[in-house]
Amino acid sequence: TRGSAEAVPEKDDIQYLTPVKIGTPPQTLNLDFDSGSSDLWVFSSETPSRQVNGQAQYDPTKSSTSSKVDGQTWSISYGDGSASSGVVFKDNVDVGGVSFPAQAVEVAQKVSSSFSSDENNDGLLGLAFSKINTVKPNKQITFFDNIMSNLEKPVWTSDLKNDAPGTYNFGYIDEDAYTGEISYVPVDNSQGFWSFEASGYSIGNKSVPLKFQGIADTGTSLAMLPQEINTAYYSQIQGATMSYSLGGYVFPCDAKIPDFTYKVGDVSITIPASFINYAEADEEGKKCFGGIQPDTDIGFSIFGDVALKAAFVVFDAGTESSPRLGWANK
Ligand SMILES: N#Cc1c(N)n[nH]c1N1CCCC1
Repeated sequence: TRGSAEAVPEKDDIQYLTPVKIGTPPQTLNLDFDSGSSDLWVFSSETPSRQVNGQAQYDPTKSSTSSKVDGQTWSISYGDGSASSGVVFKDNVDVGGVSFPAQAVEVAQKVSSSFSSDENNDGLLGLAFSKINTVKPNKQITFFDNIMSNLEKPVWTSDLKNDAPGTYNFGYIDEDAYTGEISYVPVDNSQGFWSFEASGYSIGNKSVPLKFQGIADTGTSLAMLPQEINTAYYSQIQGATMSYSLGGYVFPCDAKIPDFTYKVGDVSITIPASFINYAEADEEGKKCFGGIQPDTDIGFSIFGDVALKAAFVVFDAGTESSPRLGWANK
């Protein structure tokens, strides 16, 4: 089988939401597909109403194919400080025409304020490795792992776009979605992430052969890269400063900013300057927040949406569990 679903950006491309059908009859929720985590969790009939602000809610009692997974709970917290927790059901989940009849659907009994205040986000669909699923006492399996054996190829691909709907495909590689060749690099999934080694970067006509480890993370908005890269990049922008009050590198919104190119495998991916002038950082609209920020004290870089939307990316579970990432221009 193969499936295809739209990835619709929220304001400033802070995240992308994809419609998912859960249960019978289908209840459609718009979920944040996150290759940086491994829980499929949803706003639900069990989420306290004071924590719900317009989100769609999955109600397992209205689905003839739902079943409670007794004795199981989950609790997740993300790098940005957000969190959620609850209990577990199984039900049919359909993404873009690919479905699995008994997918673990983690229903939220508690969500933190940043989830409550994002009315468009009805939950997450984790696409990292199942080993970091948070359900206790029995870890649950991700949607991708569950459908993998039925897919034409054990892959899913991301084709995110700047301020426009993109596409997540499952089970096939759309040859019309990229240009040139796909360059594959090995993935170290020991920490449960799609972790790979980048081999260099360039700013303007200066190319630097820096090798650094990063994860491909559709659930993170920005490109969180080594301090060396941030220093080199922002030194090229008049008036750029690291603002502790605004939480990162900012620069005058009318500044001329350079493109940024990262090298992975045999491919060089260029993030256009327009993607890096991320969003206004202050009320006066004078300071703008950079789409590249430091990865300090995370231990690896995070290639979030700012980096991924410049590329066509193949998340390939590979054969005999030797996963790899394919990168191509588009
Ligand atoms: N922080 C963070 C983060 C990440 N690295 N991947 N996904 C994340 N989130 C998903 C929903 C909120 C944050």
